Formats: sequence, C-alpha cells, structure tokens
Amino acid sequence: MTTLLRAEGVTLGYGRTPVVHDVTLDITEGGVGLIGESGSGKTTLARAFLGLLTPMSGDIWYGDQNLKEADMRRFRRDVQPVFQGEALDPRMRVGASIAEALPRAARDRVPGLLQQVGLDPELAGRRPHQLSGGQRQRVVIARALAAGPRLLVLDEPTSALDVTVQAKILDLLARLGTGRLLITHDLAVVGRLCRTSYVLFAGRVVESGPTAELLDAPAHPYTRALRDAVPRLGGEPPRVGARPEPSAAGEPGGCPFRSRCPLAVAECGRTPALREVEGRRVACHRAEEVLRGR
Ligand SMILES: Nc1ncnc2c1ncn2[C@@H]1O[C@H](COP(=O)(O)OP(=O)(O)OP(=O)(O)O)[C@@H](O)[C@H]1O
Repeated sequence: MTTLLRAEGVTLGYGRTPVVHDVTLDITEGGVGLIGESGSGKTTLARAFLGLLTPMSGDIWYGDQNLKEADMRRFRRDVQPVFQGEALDPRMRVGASIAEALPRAARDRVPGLLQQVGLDPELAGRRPHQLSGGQRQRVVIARALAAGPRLLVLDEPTSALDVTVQAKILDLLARLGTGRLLITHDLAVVGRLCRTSYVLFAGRVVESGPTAELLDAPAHPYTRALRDAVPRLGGEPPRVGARPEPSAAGEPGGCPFRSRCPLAVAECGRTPALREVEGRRVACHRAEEVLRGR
C-alpha cells in the first residue's frame, strides 16, 4: 500500500507541554481512521499532518520529503482539511467560495464540483445560511476537492449532522477516490471509510491495525470499551470514564489506561510497548487475553 504521509516518532504539544507522545503512523491508501475520545490528541495530530504544527520531536514525511523542508505551496494543495463546522464566509455566495480555491483559468469547474458532491449547480448563487447543514458540508468538501488534493484530512466531518444526512455524506466520501485521514470518536464511521485505524488514548497510540479486525476483535481494553460504548451510527460520543489527568498521561511509568482498565494488574505499572499481536500493533501486557474475550 502506498504511504501518502507518515509520522515517525512524533511528539507534539503546546508551549512546552507535550500532548501527543511518540506517534508513528502511516496514512496509506484505503483510508486511515484516527479514533479516540475528546482530548486524546486527534486534532493536534491532524494539525501536524496539515503542516500547521511543528513536532517537538520526530518527523513528518510527505513521500521522501521531510515536512520541515517540503515545498509547502504544493503540499497545501495536495493535503486539504475538511474540519467540523468549518465556517464558509457568510457573505460570499457558495459558488464564489469554491471558485476562490480554483486556479483562475479553471473557475468554470464550479458547477462540475457541485455536481460531484451531489448538489444542484443552481445552488452556487446561494449564501451559506440559505443551505441545510448537510448541503453546507458538501460545499466544504467541494471546496477541498477544488485544489485536486491527494489527501483529505477530515476532522469529525459528519458529527454535526443528523443520522440520515450523515450516512449520505459518508457515502459521498466513500465514492471519492481521494486518500483520507478521518478523525472521529465514532467507530461506526471508520468502519465504513477506513481500511486501517489507529486508536489514540491520552496522546498515545494504544492499538492500530485493519479496522475490520479492530472492530471485530479489539486487542486493547480501551478499543474494546470504545467499541462497546458505540450503539449505532450517529450515536452519542462514547463515555468510557473520565479523561486521564495530564500528569498521568505524561508520566513515563505505567500504562496510561490502567486506572480505568478492568484488567489492570501490577505489571501495568510498567509502560507497555507497542508490539505485534495477531496482525495488529497493541500496547497492552494482556492483549492476548483481551483478544480471547476475557
Ligand atoms: N491551542 C492549544 N493550546 C493548549 N493546549 C491545547 C490546545 N489545543 C488543544 N490543547 C490540548 O491538547 C490536548 C489534545 O487536544 P485535541 O484537540 O488534539 O484533542 P481531540 O482528541 O481532538 O479532542 P476533541 O475530540 O474534543 O476535539 C487536550 O488536552 C487539549 O486541552
């Protein structure tokens, strides 16, 4: 599988406080999901993949170019954000918003882009408040597609929409040939759009592998708790306990999930390394037991 973007041992933070720790992650074709509850560091990692946040340590690679030295003009065209509730300029007609993202000579592509995202080209003359939430999100996607990107970085692209509209937008995203990094707390969404997934807890990858296998038989107790907390597509965000204290997350000693883990034993005071277990990578001393459903 071709890797579009790669994080290698990346630590990210604000000021001097790290919030994402030593993450290695490949964005491959077929879609990659980044799953975790609020505050786990998903958006921080997405910002780094968009070149908006420089790692405190580690590197981000775009092909064979280190992002620190890459041609950022080209990169910003190739890697496009689609963020939750992204504001379209309320004063601008949506056709003009899309045209802005196109090269001057290609502005006649607006109707085609609107059609590509399932909208009537007639809507180009409307302003954002004259559209439904689902239509607005389609315009945001059309604008991202205008640049001809190789990769879309989608941060909760459907969570503000009702369930039926959500399903239609997910179908649209699945049909687009573009690569995607999808950030969500909703496992049902990654199940539809991402061949590979990474589960983030307290800024660390605790499990990664083929999405179908992670959903079917999680090897980390946190992945299992997330899966079991999601009743259906469009359900409420899972609540699997309080967020860990930042101090606990940043401490080198011990599994950050241990205070919430039903399987925690004395050994969990020693930080588990990511290791291969049955086709996935997991940071849990008891992964084999979790896989066997204990
Ligand atoms: N601009 C900022 N300055 C300081 N700390 C920040 C900033 N943005 C995020 N953080 C902190 O970084 C941590 C990770 O936040 P992040 O937004 O990446 O999480 P998330 O998983 O995307 O959460 P959500 O699903 O709620 O968006 C949190 O503890 C948050 O408080």
